[in-house]
Order: sequence, then structure tokens, then C-alpha cells
Amino acid sequence: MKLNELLNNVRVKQVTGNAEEKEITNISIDSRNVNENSLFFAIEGFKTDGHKFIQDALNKGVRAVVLQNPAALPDQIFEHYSAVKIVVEDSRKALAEFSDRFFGSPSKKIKLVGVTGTKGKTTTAFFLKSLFEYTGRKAGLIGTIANYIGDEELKTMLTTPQSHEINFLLDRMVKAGCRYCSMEVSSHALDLHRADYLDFDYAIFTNITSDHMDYHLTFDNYLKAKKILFDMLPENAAAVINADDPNANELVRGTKAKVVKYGASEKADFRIKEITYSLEGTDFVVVYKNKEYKLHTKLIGHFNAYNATAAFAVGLLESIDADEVIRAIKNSPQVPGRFEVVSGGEKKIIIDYAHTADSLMQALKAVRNIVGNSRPVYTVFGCGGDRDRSKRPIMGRIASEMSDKVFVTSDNPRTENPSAIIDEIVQGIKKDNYTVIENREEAIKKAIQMSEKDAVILIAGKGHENYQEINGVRTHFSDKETAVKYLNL
Ligand SMILES: CC(=O)N[C@H]1[C@@H](OP(=O)(O)OP(=O)(O)OC[C@H]2O[C@@H](n3ccc(=O)[nH]c3=O)[C@H](O)[C@@H]2O)O[C@H](CO)[C@@H](O)[C@@H]1O[C@H](C)C(=O)N[C@@H](C)C(=O)N[C@H](CCC(=O)O)C(=O)O
Ligand SMILES: Nc1ncnc2c1ncn2[C@@H]1O[C@H](COP(=O)(O)OP(=O)(O)OP(=O)(O)O)[C@@H](O)[C@H]1O
Ligand SMILES: N[C@H](CCC[C@H](N)C(=O)O)C(=O)O
Ligand SMILES: [Mg+2]
Repeated sequence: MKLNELLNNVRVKQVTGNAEEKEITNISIDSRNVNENSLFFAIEGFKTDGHKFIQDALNKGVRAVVLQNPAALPDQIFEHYSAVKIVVEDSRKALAEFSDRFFGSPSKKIKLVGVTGTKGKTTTAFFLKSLFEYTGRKAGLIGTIANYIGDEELKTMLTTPQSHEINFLLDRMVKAGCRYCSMEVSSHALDLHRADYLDFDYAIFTNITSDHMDYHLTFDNYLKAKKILFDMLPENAAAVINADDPNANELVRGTKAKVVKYGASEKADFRIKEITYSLEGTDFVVVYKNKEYKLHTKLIGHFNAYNATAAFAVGLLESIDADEVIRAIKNSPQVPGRFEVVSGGEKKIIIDYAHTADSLMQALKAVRNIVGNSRPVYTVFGCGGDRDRSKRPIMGRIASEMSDKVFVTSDNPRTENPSAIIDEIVQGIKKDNYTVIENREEAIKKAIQMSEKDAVILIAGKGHENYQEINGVRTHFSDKETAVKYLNL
């Protein structure tokens, strides 16, 4: 696309240089990853400032730069490189707007279902993708585990990518014939304008409990970030919200979209009742418009009835035949690392991505509900470094109170000292039922080897992750592979 054509369709404060003949074939926010046809966006980040790398980008051939701080580099340097300098109010917002125009507003060409909430985003997005595909609608997915264009899997580093990557993915989906996309929308993404300008058809709210306080600082800010998704919905969209969550009404206050509620509450349009679950899956009933629907999913736990119902609601609102939707949910596969059972005969290992206080409690409640109090329950977990510290002692207390024995270990210490993280976890533990083993493989091995043959071992925090990140270096590590290895020894 010619740069001037793009500039005619976006808001800018000032353009210097000749945009007429410049051909743009890609958008980049990283000077390490540009070529002569890139449009480079200088973003003020948390670690560094992209404005410092404009010169770098120009040296690599970039001839058009979007920036918010016009004094970052003298005009003579732009002139020297015959580069176009585009000044905007806010580079992140501009990135979203330019990306939408550059890719031809792909979110308008696909049915886009956003899923936000502290927990359940990945699971609900997977339910939706398999529901669409099972009923003959090719679909994509953007989320924590990976991004998918139909069956093609693309690696990801973030739950919700940057706005140019989202638009790139949606464009690829449209071109590949996808009619639907389910997308996890994190609070970071909403706050950092990654989802601006997207045309959502549905926005699902799963729940909100404390997390990411390192970033948002207060619960109120966290809630406000989630609310952005519902504030941006157009009139013809639907907000599908968990009516049982005390903050649900606040999120949809003022939304233009139609509000549809699910949950056990009497007020729910899709009312969930009679939830039962075992290691074989979850059964429940949904009442909608005075009709009762019996549902089953392979996914285990009370909360998965909620995740499945959110998807069920979207299916019915899309006018897909209810029986087909029910079959699709029944057929929906295990989501990697989400209450995933690895069986060693009677001994059961459950790999779960619970890495917040609430989700650890939910996961342990589910374990206790299934196996009762007679079988020993072990929990192996740690807390991530460079992340919310307030959850560490709380998770320690929950693990210790709800398990027979706890192994406190490492979970991506990142740039923090692993033993300092563990100390903060241990501060919350009041019972003498824990052991510290910093090395995660050793902790899992020990839990498996010392546990009784009818024990249930919950390995929490990493789920699908296939790495352990220490000091910025990721080395291959998988809870599931490790569990299988020691179960089979
Ligand atoms: C807080 C946050 O969202 N940070 C993300 C952000 O980094 P940043 O804005 O701080 O960027 P920075 O490193 O300061 O650099 C500033 C700019 O200079 C550029 N640069 C830098 C170096 C260079 O040589 N050249 C160059 O151009 C960078 O590309 C960037 O544009 O942009 C980076 C590039 O896309 C992301 O990798 C990074 O995610 C970090 C790793 C991260 O941990 N993000 C987490 C907190 C996150 O976003 N999580 C949410 C939610 C997860 C959940 O729900 O549990 C998610 O959606 O994933
Ligand atoms: N609806 C829910 N309510 C509470 N807990 C849930 C719910 N769904 C899943 N969980 C728990 O949270 C864990 C993570 O689930 P999931 O990956 O679906 O959430 P997420 O919102 O995508 O999380 P993240 O932000 O970390 O990517 C699960 O392994 C399970 O323990
Ligand atoms: N998307 C989340 C995942 C956390 C998973 C846990 N294993 C950890 O490292 O804390 C984050 O980056 O904060
Ligand atoms: Mg997720």
C-alpha cells in the first residue's frame, strides 16, 4: 500500500517528507525486525523507549516512522534519509488505527468473539473454536497457548498480541476462509490499546478476581481495563456476561450492546443448574427460554460448566441448532494443561494452569470434590517472577490448607531470585505440611515418588507451558512430560 493512501485514512498531527511514492508492505514496532518497506512505530515501553531506536530503523532502510515525541530525533536526520516523519498523539493508539486500515479492517470481515476475564479465557476460546468448526464454520483463535488460522498453529508470546499482529492474524484468517475468530482479550491488551478499533460481534466476560496488581495497581483499575471491551461494543453486538460475578453489571454499564447473562443466578438468560463432575468430565443443565438443555463436556470442574455455557450461549445467539451446539461441546477436546489428567493407574496427576489465588482454590476444590477427603492430595506449585507479588503468600496458604502435602517450587522466576519468591510463598503457610524444592523437576519427581498409590497430585501454574524461564533464558520444561517420565519409572 502507498503510504499517502494510508495517511489519508488515519488521524495524524503532522507529516513531514514525501509520502507519495513510499510503498509500505509491513508494520513493525521493533527496529530489530524491519526492512526498507516497513512502517516503523516508535513506542514508549516499560523497559525502554522505541524512540531511541528510530535511527537504528533508518539505518536498516526504513523510510517512514510514526512517533509521538517529535523531538526524539532532529529533522535533519529524517531529511538525510529522505524519510517521512509522522507525528501522532499516541503511538499505541495510532498503531491500532493504522493497522486496522493497513489490513483493510479484517475484524469487520469475520465474526469476532472477544473473551475477557481473570480466568477461563483460553478454555472458553477453545470451546468456541471447536463449536464453530464442528458445525462447519472455519475458525481462527488468538490466545495464550497459540494462535490458529484454521488448523495452522502459529507460536505466540502474549495472550493478546500487539494490534498490528492481531490485524495481521485476522487478515490471514479472512484470506484462509475463516468466518469466525475467538480471541482472548487480556486486561493488559485493553489498557495498552492493542484491541482498539476491532469490531467485536460478541464480548464474553468470564469473571474477575485479583491478579496483575503489579501492572494495574488497584482492583478498580483492573476492572476499568476490562470494561473497555464492553464500552467499545457496537449496538449490534452482544455482551455475554457471567451474572454470578459481583462485578458483571459494572462492566456492562453504559454498553451499547445487547446484554445476555449466563450463570446460576435467577437473572441469567442462560441459567446453569445441576452441575456434577468427575474425572470423566462435567454434566450440567442449561435453561434458556424455558427449555432445558442437558450438556456434557470432557473438561473437568464446576468452572468448566460456566466456560462451556458461555460458548453455548454464543452458539444459540448465532442461531446454530441447539442439538448441534450440544454435540459440539461434548466433542470439544481437552485444552492442553487445563485440569488435564495424567493417569498412572490409581495415582492421578492433574496438570493445571492455575497461577492465581482464585484459580488455585478452584482447582483444589474440584480435586477435593472428585476424590473426597479419604485420598491424599499433593500440590506442587510456585509463583512467577516479575509478576504480581501479592498473590504469593495467599497461594501458599490456599495450597497448604487445601492439600495434605505441598511442594513449593519454581515457576518462571524470570529475573528474580527463585528462593526469594519461594520465601514469600512460604510466609503465607501456617501448617507444617510443606517442603521446599527449588528445582521443579525434582519437586515433581519427589511428589510422585513419595506419594501413596491412590494419591492425587495437582501440578499447578504452568499448564501447557513448555519452558522454565530463568534470568531471561527459557529452557525446555513441561510439567506433563516430567509427570509422565516419573510416573513410568
Ligand atoms: C507490559 C507489556 O505488555 N509489555 C510488552 C511490550 O513491551 P514494552 O511496551 O514494555 O516494550 P519495551 O521492551 O519497553 O520496548 C519499547 C519499544 O522499543 C522497541 N525496541 C526495543 C529494542 C530494540 O532494539 N528496538 C526496538 O525497536 C520495542 O519493540 C518496543 O516497541 O511489548 C513487547 C513486544 O510485543 C512485549 O513482549 C511485552 O510483553 C512482556 C514480555 C509481558 O510480559 N507482557 C505481559 C505482562 C502481558 O502483556 N500479558 C498479557 C496478559 C497475560 C494474562 O492474562 O495472564 C498478555 O496479553 O499477554
Ligand atoms: N471460569 C473459570 N473460573 C475460575 N477458574 C477457572 C475458570 N476456567 C478455568 N479456570 C482455572 O484457571 C486456569 C486457567 O484457565 P484458562 O487458561 O482458561 O484461563 P485464562 O483466563 O486464559 O488464563 P490466562 O490469563 O492465564 O491465560 C484453569 O487451569 C483452571 O484452573
Ligand atoms: N500470561 C501470564 C502467565 C503466567 C503463568 C505462570 N506460569 C507464570 O509464569 O507466572 C503471565 O505472563 O503473567
Ligand atoms: Mg489464557
